[in-house]
Amino acid sequence: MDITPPQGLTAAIAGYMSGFGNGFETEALPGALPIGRNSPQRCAYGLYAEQLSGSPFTAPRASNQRSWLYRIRPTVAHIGRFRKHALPFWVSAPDTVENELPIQPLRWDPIPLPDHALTFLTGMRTITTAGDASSQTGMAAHIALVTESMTDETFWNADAEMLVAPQQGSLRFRTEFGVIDTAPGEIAVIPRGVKFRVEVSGPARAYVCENYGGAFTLPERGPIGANCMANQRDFLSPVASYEDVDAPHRVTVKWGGVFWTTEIGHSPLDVVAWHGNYAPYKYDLTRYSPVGPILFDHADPSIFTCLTAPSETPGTANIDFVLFPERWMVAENTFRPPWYHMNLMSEFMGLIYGQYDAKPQGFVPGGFSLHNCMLPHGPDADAFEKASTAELAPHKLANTMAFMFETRLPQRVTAYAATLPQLQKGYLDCWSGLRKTFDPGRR
Ligand SMILES: O=C(O)Cc1cc(O)ccc1O
Ligand SMILES: [Fe+2]
Repeated sequence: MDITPPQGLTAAIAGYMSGFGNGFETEALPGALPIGRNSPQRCAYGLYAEQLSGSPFTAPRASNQRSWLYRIRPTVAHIGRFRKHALPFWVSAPDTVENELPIQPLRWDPIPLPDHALTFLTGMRTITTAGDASSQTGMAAHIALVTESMTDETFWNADAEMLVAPQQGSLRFRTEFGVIDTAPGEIAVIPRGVKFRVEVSGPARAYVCENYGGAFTLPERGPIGANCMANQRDFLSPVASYEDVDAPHRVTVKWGGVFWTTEIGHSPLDVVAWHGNYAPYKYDLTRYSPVGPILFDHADPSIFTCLTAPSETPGTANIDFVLFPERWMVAENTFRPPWYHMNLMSEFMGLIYGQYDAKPQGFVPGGFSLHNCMLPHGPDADAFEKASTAELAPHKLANTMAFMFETRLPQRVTAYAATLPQLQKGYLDCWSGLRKTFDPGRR
């Protein structure tokens, strides 16, 4: 990917700072950050100071999020007269369009990347929604089909934080805070309200989770201790880099499920320096250090929580982002794949690469499945047969990365997803080979 900045842009685009939720400080010009204060009477270089708050001012210290941005123009100068803008395939909760899909476990093949031009905005395809964007609860799961870069255009999402997991092709996020490059196996998280544009150097497909609630954070580790799972130092936030570009530019905002667009005369990605703990970040999913059963049984998948977005109820996440990375299976006298189950939480699953042990066939990279609130699921007949008869030597599930967006709220399937030709009509059949093996005469 070419990283030469166009004329008029700064060269400082390569760097990241490590840590999760740190109070970061970064400046693209020396002395652009005021020292020891946020709001000097006059900022260096004629910049404007602006605070971006991701939490209420009064949130407890541990969840209080804000950053100070030192920019060429304040955001009030980056807006004009907004007009409504149609992006009909990007749906928000509550989704009021009825569809007749029966309740049952659902699975889809990958949606092919089209030949025609789609940007990160026009290519967003909503699969499920849950909760209500306006009451800041719930989420949406999307597939982004991207064949073209956003050019001379910027977007911000007032409804949600966005977690983006490229599955095919790379995505570059040019944000107010700096540049984030992501490839399959990595994620980017763009906080609510942060302006950005997505660029591609070839066709790309990504899983996207919109989090309408409080921000993703790291789960508690409890008795696991201070290390393993997702480690703080592996999260990377970008160093400041800015565009000083006075040219026609489109700004689109998603607000209350509605898109609004305006034209302005300059790029809003004009932040020369920033400090604070509210910033986009990336994470390489292969850095996740899984912890699991080392003698017997199959632990609950919560041991694989990479990030969690808590709700007001303790232990009841608005969203858990759960990984199934490569790992050794060593448990003795154990049915090693996931057990059969029904669950309060609703599970949207995707596969970035490799094979998932409960569904060796039919669940393919780029595909996705939905096991909704209190609907039964578990290993397919084939996986059951193999796992119940396999010799239990240590075995590595290698080169695989599945994940789950798991929410406390039931997920509604959009009309678009319900009518996709990729919806597998025969998904339920994957369990039809489970024979009755009960025999009261045999133990
Ligand atoms: O349904 C799934 O495949 C996800 C899952 C995995 C697991 O190891 C235990 C429970 C669970 O929901
Ligand atoms: Fe499950």
